[in-house]
Amino acid sequence: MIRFENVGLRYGMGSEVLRDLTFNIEPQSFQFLTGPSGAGKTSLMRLLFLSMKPTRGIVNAFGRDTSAVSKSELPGLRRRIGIVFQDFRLLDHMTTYENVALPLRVLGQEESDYRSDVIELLKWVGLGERMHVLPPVLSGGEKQRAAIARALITRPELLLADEPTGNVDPPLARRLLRLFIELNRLGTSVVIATHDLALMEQVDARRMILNEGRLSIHD
Ligand SMILES: Nc1ncnc2c1ncn2[C@@H]1O[C@H](COP(=O)(O)OP(=O)(O)OP(=O)(O)O)[C@@H](O)[C@H]1O
Repeated sequence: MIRFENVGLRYGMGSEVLRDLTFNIEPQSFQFLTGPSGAGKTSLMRLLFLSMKPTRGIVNAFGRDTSAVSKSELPGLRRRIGIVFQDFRLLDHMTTYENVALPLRVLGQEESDYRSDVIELLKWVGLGERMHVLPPVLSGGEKQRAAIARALITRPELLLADEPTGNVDPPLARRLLRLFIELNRLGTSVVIATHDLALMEQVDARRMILNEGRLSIHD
């Protein structure tokens, strides 16, 4: 589904922050991306989300070499990927419901067509009672779940989550993990970037470990 071949990344004139990355993200797979602070996890997530291009090597997404994809085709590929950012990036002046519905509105869909899907998804992440409130009154864990719902509303084939349990207590972290596992069972590939060893120990999943920009994979 996503293939990296000898990918390297540098910012400006600096040294490479990612080096010689070669790996596949398979359909319906589940993996953790981990490594010490500064190892390059967020940079690798940006490359996976196709929001940056590598400085060398090939990133192939859904069968397309992304270096050959035109600017107008890129949004179509990125729509197949959902992302949950570390800082949520919810819009504070819109309700939880409106935040989650936003990607569909942007696609030009009518509210009458998506309303029940948004409500169902909000219930699935446990926010059925909170859909009409604004993000500033949500707890950290509720914001996290709203961000997850917004990433999922377009039914992406791949979900990327950057430190999804960074701001929540251990019971909620386990609940979020169950949500990701359930999503994966339903067919979505999942990549979770995390420092949280306790979280990773709960699942027998592939670990992609970054260290000083180099990747080792433990299946
Ligand atoms: N926009 C940028 N411009 C220049 N250097 C950057 C930029 N973003 C990241 N870097 C550098 O790239 C390296 C990897 O950073 P990155 O944020 O990818 O690591 P990380 O593993 O996600 O770290 P953390 O776990 O602390 O979030 C670091 O040396 C960082 O300073």
